[in-house]
Amino acid sequence: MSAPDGAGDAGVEPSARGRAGPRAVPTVNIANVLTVSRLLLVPVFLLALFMDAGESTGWRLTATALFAIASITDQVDGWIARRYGLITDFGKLADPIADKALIGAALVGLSALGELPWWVTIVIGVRELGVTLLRFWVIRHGVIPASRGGKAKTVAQILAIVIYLLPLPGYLFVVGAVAMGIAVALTVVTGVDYVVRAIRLRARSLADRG
Ligand SMILES: O=P(O)(O)OC[C@H](O)CO
Repeated sequence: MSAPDGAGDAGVEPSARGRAGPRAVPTVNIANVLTVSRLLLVPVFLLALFMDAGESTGWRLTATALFAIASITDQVDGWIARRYGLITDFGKLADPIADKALIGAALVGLSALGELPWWVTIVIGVRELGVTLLRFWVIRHGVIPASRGGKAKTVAQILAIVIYLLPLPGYLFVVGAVAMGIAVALTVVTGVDYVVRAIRLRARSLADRG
C-alpha cells in the first residue's frame, strides 16, 4: 500500500514526529514489519484451521496458537511504534487493516466450519470494511487512527475468537457466546463513533481550507 498524504519520497514520512521533535521516520521499520508479518500469518492460520476440516485437536491448537501469536504482534507493534517514535501514516492505516484481515479470516473460518452464526461474521465484517472505506474516504483530510474504543473492540474480538477456536468442552459454549456478544456490541458502537469522527474531521478540514 502506498503511503498517504504527507509521505515523501523513498518511503520516508516527513510528517511523523519522534520524541526529539519533527524528524523523518522510515516506513520500513520494526513496527511496520510486525504489522505486515501479521498479514502474512493469515493464510498459514487458515490452513491450520481447515486442516482435517477442524476435527483434529492438534491442528486446532496450532491454529489457535497462530492466531494468538499474530494477535500479540498487534499489541507489540503499537507499543514499539509509540515507544520508539516509529509512528507512520502507513502504520496507522496498515495496522487496523492487518487486524481486520486476521479477525475476518478467523470469523469466516469459524462460520464456514458451522461453529459461529454467519450473522455475527457479517455484522463484524460490514463494520470493519465500512470503517476501512471510511478511513480512505477522508484520507485527503487526515488519517483516523485507532481509537481507545477501537483497540478495546479488537481485544474483545480476539478473546472471543480464541475461546471459539479452543477445543473446549460443549458446556463452556455460553462463555464464548457471552464474549462474542460483548465483541459484537463494541464493534457496532465503535463503528458509529468512527462515522462521527470522520464527519467531524472532514468538516474541520474543509473549514480550515476556507
Ligand atoms: O476499530 P479500528 O478499525 O480502529 O481497529 C482498531 C485496531 O484493530 C486496533 O489495533
